[in-house]
Amino acid sequence: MSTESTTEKQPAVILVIGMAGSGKTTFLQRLNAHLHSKKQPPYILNLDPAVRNVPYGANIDIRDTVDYREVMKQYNLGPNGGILTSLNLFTTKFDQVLGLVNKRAASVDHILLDTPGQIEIFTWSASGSIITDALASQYPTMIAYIIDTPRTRSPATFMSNMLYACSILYKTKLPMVLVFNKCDVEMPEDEEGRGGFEKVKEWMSDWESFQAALREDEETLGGTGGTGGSGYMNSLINSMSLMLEEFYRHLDVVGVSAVTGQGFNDFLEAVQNKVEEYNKEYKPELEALMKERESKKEKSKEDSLARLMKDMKMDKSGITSAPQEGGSAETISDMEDNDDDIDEDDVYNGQLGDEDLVPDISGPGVGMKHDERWGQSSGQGARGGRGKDFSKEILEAMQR
Ligand SMILES: Nc1nc2c(ncn2[C@@H]2O[C@H](COP(=O)(O)OP(=O)(O)OP(=O)(O)O)[C@@H](O)[C@H]2O)c(=O)[nH]1
Repeated sequence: MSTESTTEKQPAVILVIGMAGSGKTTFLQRLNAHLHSKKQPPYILNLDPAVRNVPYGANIDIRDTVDYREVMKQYNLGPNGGILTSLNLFTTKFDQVLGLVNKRAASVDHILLDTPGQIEIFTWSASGSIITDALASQYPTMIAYIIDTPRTRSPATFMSNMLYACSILYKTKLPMVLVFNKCDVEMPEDEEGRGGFEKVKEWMSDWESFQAALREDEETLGGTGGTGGSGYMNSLINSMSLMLEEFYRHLDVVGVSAVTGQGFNDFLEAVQNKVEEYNKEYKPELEALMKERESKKEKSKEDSLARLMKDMKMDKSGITSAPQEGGSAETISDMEDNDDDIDEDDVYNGQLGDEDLVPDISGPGVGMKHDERWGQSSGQGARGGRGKDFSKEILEAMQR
């Protein structure tokens, strides 16, 4: 996978992730409208196969490719299994999706992705990682983690949400913006007049304030969040809040309302910060990793060649000292010239004889639809060009 984009312009890729009902779809709809008003229309991908109504007009919609209900029926799955399998099937064709994105990348500033409502289906699945890595290896990519602010006003819920965000950061290692949504909702204020977003923001910067909220919660509600938590629970939350101090340092935090549109300029500023962070921190790491992988690949190629030479008792000049019985020995230069024999990428991807490995996803409930929004096929299909084929990784993940 190349770390360089096929285009010169580098749009920011924003993966919108959040708990069910946190307002991801509404946030995307508002962001889309906000960017349109700035004459910077984004490119949008919907990866939620179960969403009924997409209010923002996605350029690429998973529902055009996979019918999630049909997948559930045919594979005898429940709703979550159906969504996961649909995402897996879609990911087998993600090289084509990338081809389409690459074509449009030069003309947009933002590429937005809406993810399934069940957060773990994207964040803990093989397909989620493949999609994230594929995008992050080409474009400045970040996570916009959407939080339902009114529901995080209890210290325990706040802490759970932060731990989840932390686990996503740890897993993807991508820059992250914490988006406290629904700031239009009236929330109880403290003596200094701080309501929802201001209060939780304070908890992130002032450990003592969080401690005070915890104490108050215990006194008034008899436990964490009124859920009957014990002293042990609070002491655990205490320790975790200290640990999270380091996590908060790496984040940009904004308060928005997807309904009223407040805070969206702040969000775009945070996106700009994260693009810089990507270029400064993530990209060099990725390039170093790619370099290491390349040199390992090179080394293993040399080792194989050396073994082959040894087996055939050949020297570097390509002179065979002991031709094999019953066959004409191929010289090294013959082998090097013959690119068709073994494709380097195929060896790397373990795809020799990939005829059997590329699944036909045109099965029940599945079909790649190239409508006017998708445009023409990129010609970089799973079997077409030199694009990365994700089928094998997905097949393995599905078998597990
Ligand atoms: N007051 C208020 N309500 C909001 C806001 N954003 C979203 N909502 C409401 O929250 C509910 C859930 O919003 P969605 O956008 O469907 O949330 P989602 O995260 O996409 O939902 P799933 O994909 O089903 O998990 C809807 O009733 C929205 O109207 C906001 O900023 N303020």
